Amino acid sequence: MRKKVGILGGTFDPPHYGHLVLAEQVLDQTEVNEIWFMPTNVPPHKKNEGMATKEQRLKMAELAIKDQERFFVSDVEFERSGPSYTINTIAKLQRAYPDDTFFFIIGGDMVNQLEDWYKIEQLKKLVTFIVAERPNDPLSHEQKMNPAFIYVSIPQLDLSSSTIRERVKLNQSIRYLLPENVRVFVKEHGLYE
Ligand SMILES: Nc1ncnc2c1ncn2[C@@H]1O[C@H](COP(=O)(O)OP(=O)(O)OP(=O)(O)O)[C@@H](O)[C@H]1O
Ligand SMILES: O=C(O)c1ccc[n+]([C@@H]2O[C@H](COP(=O)([O-])O)[C@@H](O)[C@H]2O)c1
Repeated sequence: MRKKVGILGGTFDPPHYGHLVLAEQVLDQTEVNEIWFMPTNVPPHKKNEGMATKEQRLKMAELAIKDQERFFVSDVEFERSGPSYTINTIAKLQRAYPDDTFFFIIGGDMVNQLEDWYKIEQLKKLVTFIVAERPNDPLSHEQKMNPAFIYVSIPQLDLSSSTIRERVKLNQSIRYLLPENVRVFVKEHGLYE
């Protein structure tokens, strides 16, 4: 069967309900029939201090998705060292799965940085971006209506991995901000303390 796959690339340090709600709404509102959560090896535009290991981020992504049969985790970016540029990942996936169509899902913060991505004009020709707002990163009317994007309207959850890491560091509760099995993993491995 030809699949329509939405790729949700991220650092997932840790994954939280903002990621899961975004992925679920893409399934609900678009023609995409599977979501692949794709942890970055080295995030291109982030400082990597205080990060969980890539194996821990992969494991947490696997734990987070386990109740939705149309969610999968891909470790394809782990096979390449250096920054995980999306254009290389998409080109690789298209070679490996020539019958499938790929979409790349991004939240508002990424939409507003998109013009700085590596080889962005070439990437826009390879893949359609599915875009959504985040509470601190709303999209303009022009961005929502842009025919080059597919816009999905999602419940706005003011949640981020960095605020979760910060809460752990301050010894504040993170329960109900992320799946319980991920919370337990964070605690058992002493992450972000
Ligand atoms: N609450 C949210 N609502 C909508 N999209 C989100 C939300 N959180 C993350 N995303 C999107 O998910 C993708 C992966 O995000 P990422 O793993 O970097 O999480 P993050 O919460 O932004 O992390 P950090 O706080 O460390 O920057 C990005 O495209 C991001 O815009
Ligand atoms: O290719 C790029 O230049 C590029 C720049 C910034 C981010 N990305 C991708 O966007 C996704 C979300 O990034 P991040 O930093 O929020 O984890 C992740 O898959 C990154 O590899 C890609």
